[in-house]
Amino acid sequence: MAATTTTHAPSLSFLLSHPHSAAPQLRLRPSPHHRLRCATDAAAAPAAPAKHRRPADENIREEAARHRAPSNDFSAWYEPFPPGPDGDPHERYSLDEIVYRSSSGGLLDVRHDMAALARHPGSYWRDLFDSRVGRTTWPYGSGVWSKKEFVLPGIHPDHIVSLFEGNSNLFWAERLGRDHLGGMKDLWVKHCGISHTGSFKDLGMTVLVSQVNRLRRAPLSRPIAGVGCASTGDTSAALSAYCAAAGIPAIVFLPANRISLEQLIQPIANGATVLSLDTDFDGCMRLIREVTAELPIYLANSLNSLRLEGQKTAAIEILQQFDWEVPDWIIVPGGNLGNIYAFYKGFEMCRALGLVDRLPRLVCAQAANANPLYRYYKSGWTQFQPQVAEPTFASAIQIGDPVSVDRAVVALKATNGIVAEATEEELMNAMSLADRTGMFACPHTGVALAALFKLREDRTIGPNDRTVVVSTAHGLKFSQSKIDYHDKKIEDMACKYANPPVSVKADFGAVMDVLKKRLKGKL
Ligand SMILES: Cc1ncc(COP(=O)(O)O)c(C=O)c1O
Ligand SMILES: N[C@@H](CCOP(=O)(O)O)C(=O)O
Repeated sequence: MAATTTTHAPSLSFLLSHPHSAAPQLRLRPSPHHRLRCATDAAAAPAAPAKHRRPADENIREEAARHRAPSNDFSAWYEPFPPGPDGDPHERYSLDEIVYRSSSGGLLDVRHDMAALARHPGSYWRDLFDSRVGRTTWPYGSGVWSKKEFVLPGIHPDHIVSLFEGNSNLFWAERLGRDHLGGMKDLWVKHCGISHTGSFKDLGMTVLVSQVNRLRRAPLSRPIAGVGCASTGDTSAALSAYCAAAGIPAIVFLPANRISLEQLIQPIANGATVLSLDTDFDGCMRLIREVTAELPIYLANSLNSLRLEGQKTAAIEILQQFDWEVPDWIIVPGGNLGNIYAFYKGFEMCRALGLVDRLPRLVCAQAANANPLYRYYKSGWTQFQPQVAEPTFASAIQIGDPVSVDRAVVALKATNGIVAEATEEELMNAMSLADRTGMFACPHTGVALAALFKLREDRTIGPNDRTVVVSTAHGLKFSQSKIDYHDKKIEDMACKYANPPVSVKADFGAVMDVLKKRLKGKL
């Protein structure tokens, strides 16, 4: 007897509010270290009774202090960007100064004493960094601080504010590459968003907040009342979490109604002062710069070059995960454009110090609705025109006047780089297709993936090129865009990979009918 079935697709929003459909708990997983080589041979260790290696009343900071290595002679400082070949000896600032701009109003860059670092061969640095992976030894268990000598060599470990960030999954995108990108064998996704606050911003924020912690504490005792940023949702989340961990006030300026609910709740939960402003990100950025010039509030946006020192470790980590072999391509979604430069800095530092022998080619991917860099690139780098960025599902990169545009140009020119763009439909389809192969990508990662599809199609990227797509945030932060897509609720978008749930009567026959139809030819 044929059972009556209901096979229409109900709205996802309906299912979420239905009394019988329990809303799933959103939980971010801690980042696994699984592909990184670990110096310890834990797997081979015999099962032994748990034994503390430190006295029970000692924590890992105190333990590290007991074992403290003699201080090194490495150092870093601020210089105007772009630096001259040997730096400009006339303008140099200590990292303990509070300064964001050069005397001419330009950007600053953190510069390391490369001659001191070069006293060791590349193999020394590779072995040192490899030996620290996956440990809890303070502060080296962090993927950022495991490279401390390349980041902030002078900071005392007691001042470091770390949530054991970094060491993120380098995911082999086997099915996406093989089935959807013309048989790509060596396609990887660096999951920087599977992190403490769900985005790559943690990498830079641990560095910035640690330095603020140092400045506020004796003997420097700087009167910094708090740390502030403008944000499209991820910088604010990271700043709030690290400040909360350190007990430092955080102030965040957010463009009202332009960030996701999941992003908004993060600083609120972490106790930050949250100002929701009736403007876009660029407007928030202008305001925070004015406010930090007036009040003793330290600026946490990537205009502050300290952030990039942490973010660059993602590049070093990629090299490490490939056993110090350089990939051919790195694709990074770009908004305020600090991160593309941070990747370049990480790769270039490893090249200059002999850890590797070349640079990968960088691709910066922008949403077509917020594409000032793409337009600049298309003009042959002749004319940069800031714009009023249009709304995009990749809301964290809805930025029309990027602070680090000059840094991005340096990174792209030095790596024979490319700038690509993706329409809303392209980025949502790319994200959804990646999800179908086992990921749960965010729309910004969708922008980078859409760029990859285009570069494969025009054969710029070959099937055997080792390619890394940088995933910048956790997809769970942007679930509303996925709900709208799978609900087919997006105007003028076919949503070709939509997979709406099927509402079925709770009846064996009805369920069987649906399954037979769905699995036709496979049963
Ligand atoms: C999730 C996400 N992806 C990409 C970006 C772009 O990074 P950047 O501003 O450094 O270009 C941002 C922030 O701007 C972001 O929050
Ligand atoms: N996507 C960013 C925008 C601000 O970028 P920043 O790197 O300059 O802080 C955010 O999440 O706020």
